[in-house]
Amino acid sequence: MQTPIVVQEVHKNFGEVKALRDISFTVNEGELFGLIGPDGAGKSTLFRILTTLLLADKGKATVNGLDVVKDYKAIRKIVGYMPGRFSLYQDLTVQENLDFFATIFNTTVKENYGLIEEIYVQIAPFKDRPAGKLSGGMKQKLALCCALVHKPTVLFLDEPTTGVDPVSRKEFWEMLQRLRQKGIAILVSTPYMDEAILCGRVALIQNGALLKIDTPQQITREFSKPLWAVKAKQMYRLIQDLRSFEDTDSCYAFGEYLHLTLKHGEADVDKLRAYLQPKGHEQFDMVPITAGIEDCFMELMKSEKQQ
Ligand SMILES: Nc1ncnc2c1ncn2[C@@H]1O[C@H](COP(=O)(O)OP(=O)(O)OP(=O)(O)O)[C@@H](O)[C@H]1O
Repeated sequence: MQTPIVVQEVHKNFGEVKALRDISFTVNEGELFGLIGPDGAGKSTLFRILTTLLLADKGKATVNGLDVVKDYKAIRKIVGYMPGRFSLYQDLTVQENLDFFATIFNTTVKENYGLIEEIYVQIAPFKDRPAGKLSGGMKQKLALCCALVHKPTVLFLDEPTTGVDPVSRKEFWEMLQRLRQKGIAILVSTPYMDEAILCGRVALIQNGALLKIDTPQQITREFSKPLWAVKAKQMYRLIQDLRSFEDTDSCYAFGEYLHLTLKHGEADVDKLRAYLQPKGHEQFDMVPITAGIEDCFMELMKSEKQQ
């Protein structure tokens, strides 16, 4: 069995923009691999290269052992691709979209029903509705169905949950876990860091470069600094004060708290309290916490920027 996805030293420039710089990684059979990064990081460019829609400037990539340049026709038959936008025909009904995607792959919905059944039953009540009139979550399920209708062995999902409600996002990730268990290799991109922990391994991408590839558990284990969650009644004033403190290393807003690291860790806590005391913050609270994946990514991005 060939490794489903192999990417070796891939580079891509658009004029002055270095969209991808020296990208290398592999995705194994039955692996759910996440590509996590902000807008403009290079995620879609990489998807377009791997799905044979765009040529890299340098480097090599294979899908199931097939070369993305030489074997593009064969690759297109074995992969499922859900691009971030425009993957559905908005004027066609749900059923017509499915039949269309099945027909271009010379198959039928019935022939591969086993793979899509779980998703199909959820969209079946709307089968006569134009795709353009579906909710975001339903559109996403239909797009996944369309990407699976020819029974691909490798699935490329480019930001499938962007703009989708939290319940549909959760259901979608549960579906991906079940597809993975069926042996399908899945490369999925997302700008949402909370989705990173749902992947077997993740690659963090920023400005066209990979900052880290590992399991989410290992990434969080490697966070070495003491971290605190801090809050007060006036959060905006608090963040300004904390960022102005000379020994603050990082201070980011995370939900209802600020996450704080200090240059000398625990040794700076008394100095920080003395600095904040005259500022009179009401309902001040500061508790040590364990880093989550988002903290690790913020830290990696910060180190990359400083280099
Ligand atoms: N066809 C193109 N021509 C010129 N620049 C491009 C082109 N496609 C992408 N870029 C640039 O390459 C960089 C990477 O873009 P890409 O779309 O791959 O990022 P992304 O991580 O998918 O983010 P987004 O979610 O915003 O699409 C960006 O700076 C983008 O502006």
